[in-house]
This record gives sequence, structure tokens and C-alpha cells, in this order.
Amino acid sequence: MSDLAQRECVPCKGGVPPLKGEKLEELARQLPDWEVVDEHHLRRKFRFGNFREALDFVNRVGELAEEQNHHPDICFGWGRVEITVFTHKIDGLTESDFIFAAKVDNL
Ligand SMILES: C[C@H](O)[C@H](O)[C@H]1CNC2=NC(N)=NC(=O)C2=N1
Repeated sequence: MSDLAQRECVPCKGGVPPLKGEKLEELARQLPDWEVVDEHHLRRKFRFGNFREALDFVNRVGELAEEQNHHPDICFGWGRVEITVFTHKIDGLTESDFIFAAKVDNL
């Protein structure tokens, strides 16, 4: 398990640069199931056996988002859920996005 999952998302007030380059790659290596898209957001696709299982997972992700005050975009349908996360305030990635993704991996 990545130790990212033990940490807490922190609200971003802006004024920090989005993660890029080597620092971004180092974090990405800790979450091999997530794609880093355009150095801008993280994305992972999940598959389930039916609509209900996908919906239950969406609700668990939603509870985590409220608990962490860090909210992903969620796209879902029968048997599939796609999670996208980035930090809106800076329109890019921060450590909180990786922390959130690691916590999703542990659900
Ligand atoms: C004030 C509050 O912390 C912010 O609006 C939060 C809420 N949830 C958020 N979720 C995500 N994914 N990115 C953010 O920048 C963000 N900002």
C-alpha cells in the first residue's frame, strides 16, 4: 500500500505551481493504476459486474470526497466508473490529488 493513502488532502488556496516533471513522475510511480493525463489530471477506470456495484462504488467515492473535501469528477454507467481528479484552484495536479487517488485505491 502506498503511504500516500495515510495522508490527508489539504485545501489548495492557489499560489503554488502545479506538479510537473520529475516530482510528478515520482508520485505517479506510487500509483501505477492511475494515468497522468496531460500533466493535468489523474484518471482511473474501474469495472464492475452490474449497475448496482458501480453505483455503490460511486457512493463510497463520494463519501470519501466529502470527508477529504477533495472532489473528483465521476462518470459512471452499467458496470463502469471513471474517476478524474485534479486541483481546481490551480487547474493542475497537487499532492492532494495523489492522496485522494491512493485512498480510492484502498476503498
Ligand atoms: C474550499 C474547498 O477546499 C475547495 O473548493 C475544494 C473543494 N474540493 C475540491 N476538489 C478538487 N478535486 N479540487 C479542488 O481544488 C477542490 N477544492
